[in-house]
Amino acid sequence: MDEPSADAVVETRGLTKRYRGGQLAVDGLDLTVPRGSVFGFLGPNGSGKTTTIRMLMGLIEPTSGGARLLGRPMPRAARSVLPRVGALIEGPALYPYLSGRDNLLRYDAADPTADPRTRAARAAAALDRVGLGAAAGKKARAYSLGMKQRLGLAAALLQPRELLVLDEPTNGLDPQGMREIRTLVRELAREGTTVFLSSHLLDEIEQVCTHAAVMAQGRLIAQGTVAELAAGSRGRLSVTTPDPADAVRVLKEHGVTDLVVLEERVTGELPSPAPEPADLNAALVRAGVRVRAFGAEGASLEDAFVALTGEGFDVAG
Ligand SMILES: Nc1ncnc2c1ncn2[C@@H]1O[C@H](COP(=O)(O)OP(=O)(O)OP(=O)(O)O)[C@@H](O)[C@H]1O
Repeated sequence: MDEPSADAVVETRGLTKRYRGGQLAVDGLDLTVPRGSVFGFLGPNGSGKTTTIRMLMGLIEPTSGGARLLGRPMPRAARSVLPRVGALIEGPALYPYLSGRDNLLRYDAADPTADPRTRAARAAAALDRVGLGAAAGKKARAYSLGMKQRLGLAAALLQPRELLVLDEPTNGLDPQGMREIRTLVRELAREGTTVFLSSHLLDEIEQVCTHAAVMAQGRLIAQGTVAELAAGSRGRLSVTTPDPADAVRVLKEHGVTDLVVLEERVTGELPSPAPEPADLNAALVRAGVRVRAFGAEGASLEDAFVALTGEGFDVAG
């Protein structure tokens, strides 16, 4: 690998995984996750997200290429790096007959660096953190899916972490559970933890992430700040007017393309960079176009994704 970037918490170069059956799950991935970001790893089911995360965490070996976690090569540096990384991958492994608290105490006891004298306090603080304080004495098998997921998060949060890796953390959760996880992720980010989370839900990434990477069929299609990614696609404009022919002429002069007239409604694609909507509206009025309604919609991550992959996205889950 080239020299690692100082500010990258996760960095991969040409990271590739071909499973024994021949399936190319991850194909030449160059990923850079900046320190302090909430990084969304976005892609439809089967696009290679879990395989990538398993390589990052040193759980499986890449076929070729490499990955650095906190600046150190994986899986070689796993022993020194992993204690600084919390992870929740493919649902937490829990003892169903133990209470949530006892599950956490077991996790903590498995960590040779954890001081046994402060174990109970650590477990209690982690349970509070994820909102399971009141349910701490309940057996894990009686937990809902969302509670189990939060218990897994609590286990990842027993120690302060520089990086948190969450694989589809809101999978199977109800809207309330999703909101709670999002709030927690934002809080952790505010405290300085870099959060890397995979999701197939665009709106989730848009709500919580500062940066994102888009995967499709094992390949990285785009990465950058969420704002940059959304700006890569163009917004749409809609004008309602009894003078559609004049409106089309004026809008064309201002770089609007893909103009469609449907009776009194004119729609089109804004140029990039987009002009100030108020200026466009003023230009229409100046040209004598009677504007009844005017709307400009900014580009969203969903537009960008559709533009990038040419396919729709499972937005609702
Ligand atoms: N152990 C394995 N052996 C063979 N093929 C696998 C294995 N694990 C995953 N794959 C295949 O590799 C591809 C990528 O799978 P992966 O689980 O990494 O995708 P994903 O984006 O995480 O999807 P999901 O959200 O469904 O987990 C898929 O085609 C999958 O069928």
